Parts: sequence; structure tokens; C-alpha cells
Amino acid sequence: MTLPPSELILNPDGSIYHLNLLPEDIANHIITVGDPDRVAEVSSFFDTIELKKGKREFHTHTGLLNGKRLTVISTGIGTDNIDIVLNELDALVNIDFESRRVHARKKSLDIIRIGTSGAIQADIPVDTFLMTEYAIGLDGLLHFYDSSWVQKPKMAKAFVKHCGWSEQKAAPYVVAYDDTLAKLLLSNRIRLGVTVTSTGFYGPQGRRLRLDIEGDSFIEKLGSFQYDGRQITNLEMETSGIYGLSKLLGHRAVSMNCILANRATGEFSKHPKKATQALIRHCLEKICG
Ligand SMILES: O=P(O)(O)O[C@H]1O[C@H](CO)[C@@H](O)[C@H]1O
Ligand SMILES: O=c1cc[nH]c(=O)[nH]1
Repeated sequence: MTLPPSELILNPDGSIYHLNLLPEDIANHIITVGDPDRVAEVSSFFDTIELKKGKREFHTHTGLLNGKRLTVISTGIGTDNIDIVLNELDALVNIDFESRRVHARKKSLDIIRIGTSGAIQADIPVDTFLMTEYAIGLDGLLHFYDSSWVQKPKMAKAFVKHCGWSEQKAAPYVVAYDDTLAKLLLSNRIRLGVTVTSTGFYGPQGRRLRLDIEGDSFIEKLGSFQYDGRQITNLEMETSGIYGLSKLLGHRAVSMNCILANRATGEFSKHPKKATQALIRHCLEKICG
């Protein structure tokens, strides 16, 4: 099937619509960060940088570290952006932009999110590094795809029951990390966790500044959920989308979280930049040796 110009949208220079990238611009190892300024923080550790491109919040640097080619790209905030980034990264490696046809042989990318997050258990100190084993998506993105085969419906059902989840909100879904890629990134510095991906930072994460929240004790409800010996550990805004779309498209993904806030104790990191940089260093050492 040939993909029409309304579906596979290319810029005049042949690059993909939002990311502004050509197929040769990206490496097999992709680091995603939310904050566009974090792209340069990651690439400052590269030995050489061969490419810097950007459009909107999607900034990309590709380079070499210890002989390994890496791409770091910013996604901005939220799984609506993840839908764009994951689909366009996949198009770059699995669709021929000349013929507008999907390649017969598919390529698999390794995708590592390095992001910030808020813990909901009091015993997780700020500045902890946490890898998401399971993501509970409250954002609804995955339901727009034929995706039941990558979801963990029993865990989602238990979560809905435990929280008394309102039918007016998107149905929660659960997706797991890629355990092979996880082994590469793990060390005794990294805590494993269950991450809730929210569709906002304030109300959707139970934060109350001036507006009341629908339902009560959101954080306490998340904190008391137990499934298969696991507890929910943290909240952020991209992981479920990254895990779900990666699995659907045949890529491997792991989400690494630097815990900056603790919602149970009310603390916030005193050195957020230093802590995030330490997680970046850890990930690069694990990926590039
Ligand atoms: O630090 P990043 O990677 O942006 O990640 C977290 O921080 C943002 C909210 O402040 C959300 O994107 C959340 O997922
Ligand atoms: O509490 C937090 C901290 C960082 N990012 C989030 O999404 N939530």
C-alpha cells in the first residue's frame, strides 16, 4: 500500500513532518527527554556531534560516544507528543519515503526515556533513580490503536476497582518495559517501580493549587494499590505511551525516572539539575560502556 501525502507527511526537503528529520539522521539507540534544553545536556557527554536539528519542541542531536552512535531527542510534555515522536521515529526507519511503502524488513530501535518524576511512596527519597517496570496509562492514548495484545488487562482492572475509577475518565491501561533493554540499564543504583502516566501535571496528578479535584485522596489511593506484590511508585507524563507504542511498532523501550518530588512527604529535590545529570551519566555509561 502506498501511503498518501495526508498520512505520511514529508517536508519539502524530504524530512518527516514534525521531527524535521531524514532517515539517515537517527541512530539505533534513541534517548528521549521531555525538556528541549536537556538534549544539549545529554549530547555534551558525546565525543562528537554530527547533527543538530529541530522543529517546535522536537530538538535532536546525533553523535558518537565511545564509538557508539546515539540520538537524543526532546519530546516535550505528554503522551500526545509521544504519539508524534514514536510514529515519526518508526517511519524514519520502517517506511521508504520515496515509494511511500512500509519496508518488508522492519528495524527495531532501542528507546530510553530519561525523565523527571514525582514519587508517591514516602520511602522513595528525592534524587532516587527509578526504572519503570510497568506503566499504568491514565492518558487513553493506547486505546486509539489495536493494542489489546500489548496490554495487561488484569492489572488495569484491579487498578480501576481499587481507585473506584470514574467512567468519565479514559480507561487506564497497563504496559510493561522491555526486559532485555532493562537488563542493560539496571544496576544496584536503580530502583524498579510501577509508574502512573498522567494526562496533566496538576489535577491529573492530584495537585491542588486553586482548583478542587474530582474524587478524593488520589495520591493515597494510588499509594495503597497493590498488585502481584508491587506498589505504584511514581507519576510522570510519557512512559505509558512510549511503552505501548514501542511494543506495537516492534521497538524496545525503558523509562528511567529521576525522582524530583515526593508527593507523600511534600519534598522537592534541592539539586534537580545535578540529580538529572547523574542519571544521564548512568544511562550513557550503561549504553556506551
Ligand atoms: O522531565 P521530563 O522528561 O519532561 O518528564 C516529566 O516532567 C514533565 C512535567 O514537569 C513531564 O514531561 C514529566 O513526564
Ligand atoms: O511530580 C512530578 C515531577 C516531575 N514530573 C511529573 O510529571 N510530576
